[in-house]
Amino acid sequence: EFNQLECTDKQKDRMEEFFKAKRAVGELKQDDLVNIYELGQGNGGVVYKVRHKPTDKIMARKIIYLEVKPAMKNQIIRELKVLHQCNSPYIVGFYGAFAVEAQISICMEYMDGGSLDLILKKVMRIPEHILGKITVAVLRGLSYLRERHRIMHRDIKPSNILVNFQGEIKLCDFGVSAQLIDSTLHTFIGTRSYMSPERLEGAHYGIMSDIWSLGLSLVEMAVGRYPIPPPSTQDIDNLIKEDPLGNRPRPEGFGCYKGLAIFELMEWIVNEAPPSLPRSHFSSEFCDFVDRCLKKSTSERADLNTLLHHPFYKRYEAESDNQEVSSWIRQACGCDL
Ligand SMILES: CCOC(=O)c1ccc2n[nH]cc2c1
Repeated sequence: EFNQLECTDKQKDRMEEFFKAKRAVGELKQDDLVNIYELGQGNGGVVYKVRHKPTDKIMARKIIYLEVKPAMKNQIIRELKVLHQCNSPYIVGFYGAFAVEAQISICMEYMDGGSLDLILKKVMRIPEHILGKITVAVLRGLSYLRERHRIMHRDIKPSNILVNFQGEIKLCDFGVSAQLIDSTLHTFIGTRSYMSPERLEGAHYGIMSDIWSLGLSLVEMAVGRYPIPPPSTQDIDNLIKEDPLGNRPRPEGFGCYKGLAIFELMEWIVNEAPPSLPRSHFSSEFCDFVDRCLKKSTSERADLNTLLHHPFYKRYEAESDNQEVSSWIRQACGCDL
């Protein structure tokens, strides 16, 4: 049986390529980087596409602005060095981190397909067979972080799942630095939450909270809008009927659901029934998979190992080539030239 922590030869080659590029870059310095344009905002920072002048290498640079004492800043930089050991086909590559004044820079592998929230804005919905490949990558990324580094992700959501035109799917922005987590806890800004009920209630939480976030993210990407409050069957039919293939570009304003305020959303997640997928439009394995992720009680929720044996995961884990995802990403970005 394919162990979820093993890599194919192709994946090993691609990781070796990255290590070679990383050795060529060496120690990162602020003056060696030039901003090309902004890629996105999220998780307490702004992400830029940058060029490393000495090697001409394109990278993604996340800049976090932190007014912290020098001792804490040094601790964050020290803790971020663990990212040098986070090497997996399902985790975005890390070139290095440095601090200049109140700015912490985290330089990562550039993923030319961008994050899944941006892809979702372009297309109506993400088809089930692509969501299957995304599920395989996320579960393998979570397994890697847990088995090799004994950490959970803490922030699974579409904007932290990145894709590239080679068809690779990788996680970014996981909580590797405890000090960075503490220093940015108060800075939450956002209109939606992927946090599990137990985490919103302030109870102890762990990897099972990542499983909830995965389930919620899958429902959002399958239906095409943040699924709380749950869309009615009528909503779903309208979403899917009017665009069965899910390829028509999203009309302006649609899907930026003018729904509940963030606090009402959090209350809904804690007090109301979890969202689910309609069996009328999705396979029963997919519906069952998200139902097991979205159990409100952690004792009923499926854990990582259970999900690695779920028929929905098994259906996609065997396919090792990225060709299918690669062509779908290209057409989604409108550049299947
Ligand atoms: C808004 C959050 O986006 C990121 O954190 C991020 C990280 C690495 C990346 N490589 N290519 C694109 C990236 C984006």
